[in-house]
Amino acid sequence: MASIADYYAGKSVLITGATGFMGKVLVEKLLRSCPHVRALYLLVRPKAGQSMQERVSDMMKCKLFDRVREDNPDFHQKIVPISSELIQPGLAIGPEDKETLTSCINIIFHCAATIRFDEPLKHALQLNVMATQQLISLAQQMPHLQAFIHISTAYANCNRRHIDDIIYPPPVEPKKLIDSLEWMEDSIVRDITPRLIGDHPNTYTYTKALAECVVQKESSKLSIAIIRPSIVGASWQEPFPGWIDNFNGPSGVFIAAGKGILRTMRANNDAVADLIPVDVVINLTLAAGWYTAVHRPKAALVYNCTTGGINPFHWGEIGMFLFSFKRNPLEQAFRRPNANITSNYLMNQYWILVSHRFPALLYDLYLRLSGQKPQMMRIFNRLHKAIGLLEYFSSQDWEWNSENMNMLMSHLSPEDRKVQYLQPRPSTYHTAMIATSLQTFSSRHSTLMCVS
Ligand SMILES: CCCCCCCCCCCCCCCCCC(=O)SCCNC(=O)CCNC(=O)[C@H](O)C(C)(C)COP(=O)(O)OP(=O)(O)OC[C@H]1O[C@@H](n2cnc3c(N)ncnc32)[C@H](O)[C@@H]1OP(=O)(O)O
Ligand SMILES: NC(=O)C1=CN([C@@H]2O[C@H](COP(=O)(O)OP(=O)(O)OC[C@H]3O[C@@H](n4cnc5c(N)ncnc54)[C@H](OP(=O)(O)O)[C@@H]3O)[C@@H](O)[C@H]2O)C=CC1
Repeated sequence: MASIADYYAGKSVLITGATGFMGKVLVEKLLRSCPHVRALYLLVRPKAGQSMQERVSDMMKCKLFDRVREDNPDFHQKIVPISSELIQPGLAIGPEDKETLTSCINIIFHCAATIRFDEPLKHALQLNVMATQQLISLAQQMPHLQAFIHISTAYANCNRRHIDDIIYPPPVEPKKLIDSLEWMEDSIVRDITPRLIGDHPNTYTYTKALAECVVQKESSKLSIAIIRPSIVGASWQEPFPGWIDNFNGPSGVFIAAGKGILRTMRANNDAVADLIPVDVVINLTLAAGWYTAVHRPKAALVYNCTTGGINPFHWGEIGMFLFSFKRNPLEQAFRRPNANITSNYLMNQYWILVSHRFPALLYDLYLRLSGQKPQMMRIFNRLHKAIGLLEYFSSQDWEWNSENMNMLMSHLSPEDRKVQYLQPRPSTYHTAMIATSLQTFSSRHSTLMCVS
């Protein structure tokens, strides 16, 4: 059977969300580990005054692409940016571009999504559900398509404790919800959102669950796989250890702790901290693309891409790692770091008062007296809002079935297993992630969460 690199040779690949955290790593790994891939078509929108071409060429200049650049200085010739706004009708793809895509694409990786936990329901629905539906309609017009890979999240079914690698019935029929929200004013939708999402913690997990159902509906017509990563962190090994470019998930929390600002958080010390390195998620994604195209499973296969079942690591152990900041705080720290993790609500409230609010009040008083603008209370208010949204995930435990991931691993040749490694060792990974990534990343962004 063809190796993964052999399979991707000569193929045209369509990627959404390529400018995002995972999308960039996917583009890099495809170009590096599958050097004979024919072309990567990236659906990108113009943003912040930059055209989509400018955005893509800036992206390719970043350090993440250094190894690809070394191997093939002309790698950019394989990248074809296509202008697209996913929440517009027809994904706002021009007719010529549409013709090009429909005639040549062999594999689709759908990474784009809004991952904000506080996204208004209507927008989360438009991007995470309706855009997925539109992309599938486009995929159905592609005669040479061999695989459609949809990136979901391990928390799409976080209202269950045990999560199998199957697609669960949707909390509501997606089409019915879309139709009924269409005519409603935003303020009404906002008011009824908590009732609609029910036992989901936010609009993100809710709409990702709906998107899975939209994908499943088409699985008889297309060869589909769904990847469900847990909490995606910095790279473990490739293209170099510790690469990260955002404050999502635990990264922002760790940086705030390393700067001595965040000193207490509610988490269950014994619950699994299911962090998975971005390079491992991308390896699985590429391997799933290969397996789906070559084996053409009859139904959509779901890959729970988690570490807890194999290499459990707990929030309490993360707390131990954070203690290393005591000796080596991040640059421009507010105070000497000290992390307290507790599952007790009252205890946490006490530490928030003593360790967060009181020092912030004093510091703002000092700023006021010295003629400067107070800022610490504002920073803490934002931090508390963010922590409030994350605590749901750090206070509970989930168990994911990883049968399909194991099955996929057993199909990889020894050579592919080296290139597309799928299992991180937690101790080396967490050390790399917390130490390397946060030191380098936070020093590049030292303005926020520190007192200038
Ligand atoms: C004592 C310690 C103990 C710790 C141990 C315990 C740790 C527990 C951690 C639990 C994490 C669990 C995560 C679970 C994830 C589920 C996985 C997924 O499926 S899916 C995917 C997971 N999805 C997610 O993770 C999304 C979750 N995040 C959100 O939904 C939103 O960020 C928000 C609502 C939390 C805050 O919204 P808002 O207040 O509007 O703030 P914005 O975000 O808009 O940022 C504004 C600006 O600030 C910048 N910045 C931020 N932090 C820092 C920092 N620390 N420094 C410096 N800068 C920082 C930021 O870059 C931005 O800059 P710019 O771009 O403007 O230049
Ligand atoms: N990060 C994590 O911890 C986890 C992520 N996931 C899933 O992985 C996938 C990728 O996540 P991640 O890379 O972290 O997310 P990012 O927020 O970093 O990237 C999101 C991508 O989607 C694109 N996008 C958003 N809105 C639009 C739009 N209207 N039109 C065109 N493109 C758009 C963004 O483009 P632009 O640059 O233009 O904004 C960006 O490229 C998502 O499906 C997410 O649900 C799953 C589990 C965990």
